[in-house]
Amino acid sequence: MSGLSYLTGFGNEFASEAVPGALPVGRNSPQQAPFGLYAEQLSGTAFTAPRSENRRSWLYRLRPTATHRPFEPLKETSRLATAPDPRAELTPNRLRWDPLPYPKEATDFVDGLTSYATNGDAHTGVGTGIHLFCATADMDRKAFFNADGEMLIVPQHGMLQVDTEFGRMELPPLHVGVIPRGVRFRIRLQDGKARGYVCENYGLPFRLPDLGPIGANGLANPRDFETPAAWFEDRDEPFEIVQKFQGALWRSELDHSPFDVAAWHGNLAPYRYDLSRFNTIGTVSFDHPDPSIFTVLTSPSAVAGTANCDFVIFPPRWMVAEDTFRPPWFHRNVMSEFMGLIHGAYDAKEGGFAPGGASLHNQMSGHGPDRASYDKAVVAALEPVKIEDTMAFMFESNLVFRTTAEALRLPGCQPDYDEAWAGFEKAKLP
Ligand SMILES: O=C(O)Cc1cc(O)ccc1O
Ligand SMILES: [Fe+2]
Repeated sequence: MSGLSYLTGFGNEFASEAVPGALPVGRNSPQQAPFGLYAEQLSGTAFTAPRSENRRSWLYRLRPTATHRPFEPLKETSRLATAPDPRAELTPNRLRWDPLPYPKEATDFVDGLTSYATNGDAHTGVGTGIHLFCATADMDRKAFFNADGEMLIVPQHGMLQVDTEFGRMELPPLHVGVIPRGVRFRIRLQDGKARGYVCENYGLPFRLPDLGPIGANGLANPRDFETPAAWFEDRDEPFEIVQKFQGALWRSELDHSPFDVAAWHGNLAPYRYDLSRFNTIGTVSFDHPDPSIFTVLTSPSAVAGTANCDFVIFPPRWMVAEDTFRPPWFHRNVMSEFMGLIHGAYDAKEGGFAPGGASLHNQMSGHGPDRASYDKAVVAALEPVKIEDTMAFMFESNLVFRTTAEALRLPGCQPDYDEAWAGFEKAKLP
């Protein structure tokens, strides 16, 4: 499906109507909203959050969201974990996974989520859940929303069509999309199957990082973020609605589509971003800069400059540093690093880190280039080199990732990952 329209800019005060005249003018909640639509506010932050933080939208819909029967617990067939995860198996060991194989049975986006790690505590609004999805079936008369956090979706293979209360957006690999907490959505698979990664953010909503001395422009530029224009469907048919609430899945039924918003305005809405628009900045002298220069979005913690979660990418770029070991250096980090690969190869790993795979380097665990990458980089001619056809990314958090029991037992969990760093020769002192 193409021809969708988008509103541009990060966090703007948008206004959009799918039906001319559906959006009240000059007030949010007139005595009678146009056409008998129901006015409803969706608050993503406390009413009293400072203006710079405040996120809310007004939706004008065919029926109030409140019109539904009670939610009932959904049988826990899901492999979805939430922090604090009582079944988590915490390990200081470095971990790496092969890509997940597609399931043989029909599996939609929600049923196809497998949690790899969680951190923090969803009950107090801190931390994240890191999930991989592997889907082979569309959601049709089914909608999902996540009361526990916003969802940053990183498709790795196959185009997603994401229908939301606010409108429809396409999410091919190399785009990322964010669905705010509570927003109903359904995902259809334009290529019959799709897989990728999800960062479920329990904390403060993602925003653009400050640029400091970089200046007023650069990295992900605000104008390149796209929010779907209002769209709705008028379907009086049974719909299943599933929510994730404090770690558990609950379901209810509606006799109509929840995608019935004829107009909306506000600054809380889904958005997407094309990673190829990222203005990548790097050294033009020497040394490998800290990868924070590749931050696309950040969810701050209560400590300044210390993220609950940074979403960082490793895009195509020129390497020109002189007298420099150019790949990522050896490293121990107070922050914990969960990585994925959308396509191509990652410059710190010659083998074993495949597109669709994942790795975890938790707080203070030694990691860095594997032996083969190291051997190559220390003798490479330091001409300008373009790293091309690649897109790795990292979810970096100030909280240790607790791996799920399921992730540790996946057949693709590599038992020999430590071998990546075996056999480094001892330095020879004079
Ligand atoms: O591969 C990693 O572990 C991520 C990473 C990338 C980089 O460019 C510098 C440091 C670092 O930890
Ligand atoms: Fe690292």
